[in-house]
Amino acid sequence: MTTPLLETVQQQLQDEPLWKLVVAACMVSYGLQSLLAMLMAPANRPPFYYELPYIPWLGSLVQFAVNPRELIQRGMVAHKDKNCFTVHLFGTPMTFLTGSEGLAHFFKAREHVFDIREAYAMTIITFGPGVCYDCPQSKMAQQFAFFKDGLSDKSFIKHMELVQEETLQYFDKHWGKSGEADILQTLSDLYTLTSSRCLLGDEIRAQWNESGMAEHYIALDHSFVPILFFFPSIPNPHRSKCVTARELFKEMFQKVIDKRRQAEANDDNYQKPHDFLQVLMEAKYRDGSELEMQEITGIMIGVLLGGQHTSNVTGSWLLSHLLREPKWLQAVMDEQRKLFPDDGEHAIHPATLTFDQVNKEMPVMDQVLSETLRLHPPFFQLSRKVLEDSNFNGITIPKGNIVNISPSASMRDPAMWDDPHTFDPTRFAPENKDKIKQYAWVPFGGGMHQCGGRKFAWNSLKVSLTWILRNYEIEIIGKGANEFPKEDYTTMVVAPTSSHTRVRFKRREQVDSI
Ligand code: HEM
Repeated sequence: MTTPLLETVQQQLQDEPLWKLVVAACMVSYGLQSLLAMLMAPANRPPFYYELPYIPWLGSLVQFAVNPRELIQRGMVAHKDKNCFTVHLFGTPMTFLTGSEGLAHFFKAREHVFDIREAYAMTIITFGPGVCYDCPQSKMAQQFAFFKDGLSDKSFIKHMELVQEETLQYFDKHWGKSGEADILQTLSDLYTLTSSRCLLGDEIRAQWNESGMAEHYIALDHSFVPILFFFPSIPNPHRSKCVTARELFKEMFQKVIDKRRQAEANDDNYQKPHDFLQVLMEAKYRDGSELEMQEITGIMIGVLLGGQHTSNVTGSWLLSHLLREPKWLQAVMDEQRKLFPDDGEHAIHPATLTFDQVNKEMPVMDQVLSETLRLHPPFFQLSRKVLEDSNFNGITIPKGNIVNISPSASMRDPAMWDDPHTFDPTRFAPENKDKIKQYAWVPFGGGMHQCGGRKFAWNSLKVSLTWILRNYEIEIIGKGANEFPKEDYTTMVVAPTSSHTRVRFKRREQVDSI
């Protein structure tokens, strides 16, 4: 005897093509098996966190795609006694470590236990082979160490001048006296120019547009697609475009390097430029060998991409807060007024912030930037592949997992921050700084892979954003006028939703109007 419901199901099954039924059956059986394996896992495994709908194999993908920070936060609440839990995505167990202890375990782990290279294998498409995460561990460490030389204090003094010069030129050309613009787009364009000038050098910057590098840079940029994190080897239309782009970049760098070497050999008064290209040209590995051209090219691409988007979204979030918080905008402007006392002429305009001013005389801006990065770190998740079982508080994180921490979720953890969702830069005031717990503030990561460009980013952001605020009155318009931007998780760094970043601006005439 059949019921009407059974009949309907039978009819539908008969109507479906066979392949669909096979795929569905495989997914269901895989899902049930993995669910069973997780529920029956030994007690010392990380607890499994899932929400409904839980889709076989895809796991918590729906919730992750909507808002990964909130999913991780819910997992943190559910397993706060353990500071550790696993979610499943694309059949991959993703274990999250949380709380001060969890973050310490992540950042202090040795490379042969938590490996960064396998977790970020997708970068090979953009940077090319033999660069950064596609190197043996010791070579990768040496490549990252070159950043210390390239971004020294001596270089910053020069960088500061260049950032100010580029900012002035950009706004004169693109903003002028008054108009409307999108902050996200503006800062994206600006930081490509400042980074290319400071890091790639004057010669490359001068040819950036005409040489085709700007256009090919877009292809490199677009090759960072989140799905590649899980499947770095899937066929990808960006792959061949990246090869072409890297070839052009390599050719351009080679020409500049040849010219510099020639000038150095022939001209006794030749002054070496203070850019990152020069550092890589002269760099040597511990065995005395020089970097190959494809390595120089890949590292330069990495530094450009790494720095541009992170700075862009940070600047956009910072302005999104300041332009809505009159009290803090006023505090920042008061600080600027002290640095640029009104001499009756044109004190706001000149681009003359010194290295010491930027480093020592902008504490308010430091607090605002710290708080912006607490609420809006560009990377919501940092990951490593587990190469050996790792014990954390009586839990064994098994080999083969991807282990993660989430700066976005952790920096809003009520166990670490009071009233964590509120924008309050006084958390970073000198009298409160000692209250900040270990690993509570991690927008730049921590441990051996802490961001190599953090000082460059910090200084460039302070210089360029205060320049904009000194020189323009800005008001948010459009959708953003009534609503704070949401987090856009569709790109590799978390940007404010672009529908909320439109502004109207007017050039200030005098310092009084600040
Ligand atoms: C607001 C701006 C920035 C933020 C928030 C930021 C954040 C981060 C984070 C979280 C990491 C660690 C990744 C991990 O552990 O998995 C990192 C690594 C790195 N960043 Fe940044 N970054 C910024 C700007 C820059 C800039 C401007 C540069 C270059 C000039 C740069 C170069 C690097 C490099 C080379 C690494 C790899 C370090 C290593 O693995 O040893 N970053 N960054």
